Amino acid sequence: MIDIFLYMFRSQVHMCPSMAMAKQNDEALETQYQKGVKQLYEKGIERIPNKYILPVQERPSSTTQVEAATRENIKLPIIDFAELQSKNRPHVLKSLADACKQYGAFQLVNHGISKDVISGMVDAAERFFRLPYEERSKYMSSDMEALVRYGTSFNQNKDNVFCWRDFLKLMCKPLSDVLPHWPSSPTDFRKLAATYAKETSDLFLMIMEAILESLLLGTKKNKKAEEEEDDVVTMKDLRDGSQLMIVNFYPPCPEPDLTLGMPPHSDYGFLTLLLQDEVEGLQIQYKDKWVTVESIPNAFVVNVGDHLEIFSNGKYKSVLHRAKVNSAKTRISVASLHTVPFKCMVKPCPKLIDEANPRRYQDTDFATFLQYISSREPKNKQFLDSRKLIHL
Ligand SMILES: O=C(O)CCC(=O)C(=O)O
Ligand SMILES: [Fe+2]
Repeated sequence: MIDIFLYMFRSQVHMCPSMAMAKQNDEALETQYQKGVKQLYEKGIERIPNKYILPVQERPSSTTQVEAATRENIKLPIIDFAELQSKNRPHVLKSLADACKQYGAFQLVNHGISKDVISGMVDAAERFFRLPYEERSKYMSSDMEALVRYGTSFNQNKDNVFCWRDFLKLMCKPLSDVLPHWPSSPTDFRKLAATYAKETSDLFLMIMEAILESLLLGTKKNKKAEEEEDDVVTMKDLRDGSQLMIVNFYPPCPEPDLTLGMPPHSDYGFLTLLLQDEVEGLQIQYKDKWVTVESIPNAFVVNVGDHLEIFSNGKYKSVLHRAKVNSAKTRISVASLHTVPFKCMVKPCPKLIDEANPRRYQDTDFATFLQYISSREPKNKQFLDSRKLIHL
């Protein structure tokens, strides 16, 4: 009897036309959002849906510090890579160390990657995002470890508020194994993106040599093998390491002050080589203020990631950064995240631990990071904070 009552009650609820319609509407909207922001933009919307509106205190416009920082004209240090290879190396290493300590980031110029390789990558990315949704969505996956993953927001299965970006993530190593999984359209995408991935990987290794040297670890060629053991992370680990390329696509947004292209976060790896097109949007946090990073043609913004902060035992700091959007122009960025092999443990370097500098972080592997970000919305530097042994 009770069962019959329950059944009738439920069917009534079910059949209430306004509720059923509201539910259908919600589902239709949710499906829309899952398709990404390019779709929304192309519909010609004039207001952004609630799904994308950040709480007031998290909106980019709420921080009056931005204006203050802009007025003070704070700029990221510029490192000239060619100078690093000259007799000026000791001097440039000092600037590199200062940049990693104070900002957790720097602009890298004269790095030797040709303009053609860079523009080839941006152009291929642009043409990929111009493909019909059906073609792009072939690469959609909720598997965080997928070799290729197309998607929207940060974590579209978990985010309460969505951010205004679509993305394509490509695992890059070993290149010959992953390449057949990369998008086959546009037809030259694989070739252009693979050249770019290979060249950024080589550049990453050269910057890391300098960074290890700047941390006073001495990576000179005549170094003894047993000394390398001591460094915990060796150049070999880095050479055999992992590389993830993220192509970010931020279409114009009708209400850019209410949302973000990417919320504040730090990158997980050792270093990120970030390429932004001529449209600015990247901001880093510097002394509690958001500072816009100038877009220098063909330069890389090199970000210190969490793994380097752990390895350096806190000497170098991973940089908190976010991406703003604008109402006028599409912006594309390509982030190349580099670290040791995913199975490898990242630990503070023993040479950087002593009485004055006790060990500050727990050993960390990539699986722990993935578990962490799959189970919650990543915010600020929360993951790294969860690995800290000493809170300063
Ligand atoms: O688009 C940008 O400038 C930032 C991208 C970024 O932070 C990332 O992909 O991790
Ligand atoms: Fe990032």
